[in-house]
Amino acid sequence: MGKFRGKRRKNKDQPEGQRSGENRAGGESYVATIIDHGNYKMEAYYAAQGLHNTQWTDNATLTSCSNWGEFEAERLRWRASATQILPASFRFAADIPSTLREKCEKEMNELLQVVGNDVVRPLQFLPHAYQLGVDRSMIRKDPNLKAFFEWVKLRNLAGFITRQETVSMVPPVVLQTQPGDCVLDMCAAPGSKTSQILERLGVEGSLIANENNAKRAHMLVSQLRRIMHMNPSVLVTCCDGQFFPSKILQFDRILCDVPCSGDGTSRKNIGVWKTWSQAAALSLHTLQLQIAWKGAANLLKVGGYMCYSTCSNNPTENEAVVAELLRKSNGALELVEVNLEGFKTRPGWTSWKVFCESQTQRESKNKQKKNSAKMMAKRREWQEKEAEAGDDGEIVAATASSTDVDNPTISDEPDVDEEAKASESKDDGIKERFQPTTMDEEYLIEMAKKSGLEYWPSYDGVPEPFRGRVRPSHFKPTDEEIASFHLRRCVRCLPNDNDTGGFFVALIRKVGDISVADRQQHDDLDSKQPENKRARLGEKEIESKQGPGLDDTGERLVKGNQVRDENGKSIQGLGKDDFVPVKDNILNELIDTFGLTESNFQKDLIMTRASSESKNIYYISRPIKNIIDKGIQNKVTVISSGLKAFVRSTLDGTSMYRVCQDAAHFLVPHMSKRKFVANIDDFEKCLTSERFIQIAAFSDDLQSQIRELSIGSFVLILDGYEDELQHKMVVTLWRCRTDRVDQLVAQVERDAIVAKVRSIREAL
Ligand SMILES: C[S@@+](CC[C@H](N)C(=O)[O-])C[C@H]1O[C@@H](n2cnc3c(N)ncnc32)[C@H](O)[C@@H]1O
Repeated sequence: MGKFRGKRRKNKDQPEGQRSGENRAGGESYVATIIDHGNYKMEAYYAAQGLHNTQWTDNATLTSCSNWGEFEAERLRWRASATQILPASFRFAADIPSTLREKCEKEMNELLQVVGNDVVRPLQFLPHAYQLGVDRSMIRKDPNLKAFFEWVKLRNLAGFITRQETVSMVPPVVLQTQPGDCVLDMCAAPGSKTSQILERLGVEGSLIANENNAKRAHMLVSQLRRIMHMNPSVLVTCCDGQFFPSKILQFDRILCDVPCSGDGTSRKNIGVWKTWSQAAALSLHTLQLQIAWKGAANLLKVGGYMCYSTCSNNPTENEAVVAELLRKSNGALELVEVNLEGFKTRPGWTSWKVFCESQTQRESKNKQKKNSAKMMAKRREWQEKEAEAGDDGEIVAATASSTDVDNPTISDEPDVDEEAKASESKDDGIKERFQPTTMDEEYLIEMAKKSGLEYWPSYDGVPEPFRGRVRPSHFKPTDEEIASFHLRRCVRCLPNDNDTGGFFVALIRKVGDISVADRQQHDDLDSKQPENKRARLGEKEIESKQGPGLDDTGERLVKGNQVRDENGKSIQGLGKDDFVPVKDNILNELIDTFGLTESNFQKDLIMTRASSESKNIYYISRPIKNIIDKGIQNKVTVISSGLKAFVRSTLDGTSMYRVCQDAAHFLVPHMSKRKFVANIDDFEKCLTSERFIQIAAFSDDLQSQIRELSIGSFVLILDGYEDELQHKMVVTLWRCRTDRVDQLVAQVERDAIVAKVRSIREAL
């Protein structure tokens, strides 16, 4: 990868190998200002926490830094890496045929040979995943990588590869979902980890992908569709993870990838260097703990695993949350060792320090008001310069690319409460760079204090005005707890260790039941809001903050009449639209039209939505149907499930159902009518960009079969469909009134099928 490194833009004031902001094409002033200035408070905070106290030796062993020189070199390595733009990475979908994948990998290696094969590094912890030595903008702009760029675009579109940040691939690997598992992804949008899990789950398993922001839940649905996993085993819900209903379902595996301050994303989201605040982390700790406790204590089966992860380096959001989970569980939860092959990770911390901004809420609000006009003007100026430089947002990562599954800038948008927002250090007032001169702990604490942070060694010393923001669970565990918690089993990923983003992951196993008393102690955490906060809220507000009331099983109702977006506006059509059985007359029409008469065709898996008047009909997998039957829809809002199977069509002036491409694979084995086998030439003819295809264009055999067909929907399957995974391709078509067919496959899916057909042709 060295070759490409050499091409990166150099910062004058840092030595070779430690250049911050290298390769940040465009947006120069914004990026350079931020990187050169850094964030005194954030850097002082992490130095005082001991983030730079260990280093890797030449033989890949982690040792303590024994002097200031080593400490400083480690700190600069971290700083240089955490400000450098992130290299691109991607993985092959786990559910594509291996012959196809091998062919694609060969293509990839050939295309990269022009620039030296060392530009691509396989990630050993996940087979068929790769990290490049270059970032996305460089792939796009370098003429030597033009062909590779086109290859990535096409393969991504076809669903063969998924662009995903390296560390984001870690939690699903750690979770080790088994086929057939019942899995919950508690905070799922935008869905990169959801899709990674889904690819391995198969149709025997079930996955509930939950997200509390309705808009983002919809984004999740489209991402799942985009990568075309076409798996009916997923149910997308929109609910606050803290209140996810636990009385109807228990899970084998839970992914708890919580909202966080996201300071580990500083390479993608450079704004972190400007807005970092400890108040945000302190506040998020409570939310993270509540979501994770709900998962581990109430939703996880005994013997099940929960993966807790954040893209933050902050112990407040990481080890402090994990430690509190273990503390409250009284031995029912334990940490499991995590091993990521070929990937450098550092152990979790057993000790950390609690800091908090010293400003009172009122002071910081006033300051924020004063600064906001100035800041807005500055930000606009930066943005204009970014636009002039022709940058597309990758640098500041302020905008989301609709085709990038992995988008932590949006995904990690923290749910920080007002108090924390007020304390955000939009401009923390310290203009100088953080440049420590010793690694002495007391000295580093003093530097952190100089940046506006207060420090308390224990909760006892926290003065009353701060007790709202600072809680006992923020503090490090006791010696006895350290011995029993094994917090070193948590995993920390630092940007300078594998040239990635910063990340934290912990695997928790539930080894026993958690007593009702222990469970309730935490379920009721809301009522333990600090007095000053409760006092500010009227009873009504407390009620609305705590969500709606309890249902007849004593569980909190999280299904509202309306789903609201983050601005509180209701989103039409959501919240009331349950999946319901299809009426008999419609079912009979479908069975009759498409010959769905096979004995193993399970009619009850065909469902519709209450509001759709059977216009759209879905195919739901058996495990998901079982979950629906248990009454999940009475408790949470279901955004989507299953695959669209039939749509009532008015083509050619008719009113009849047509088969949808999404669920075609699941219907084809049961169809005895309106289904034909096509050779590869005929099949490819259906994939042109033209909407209509003359029947005369097909081979004689197929022509006569189609001509005999009445107007309406039919499917073509590729010869070999039944026997070979690679040939498992189907297109949905419409026999028109005239002598032609109308192809009903959306462009993006058509492109994916074309790519697959071409790969078969090349192998012929
Ligand atoms: C770190 S991101 C998740 C990223 C996702 N796992 C992925 O890989 O694409 C956290 C997500 O949690 C959502 N969120 C915030 N508060 C939540 C809550 N109380 N319950 C459930 N989800 C929440 C955020 O909207 C955000 O989409």
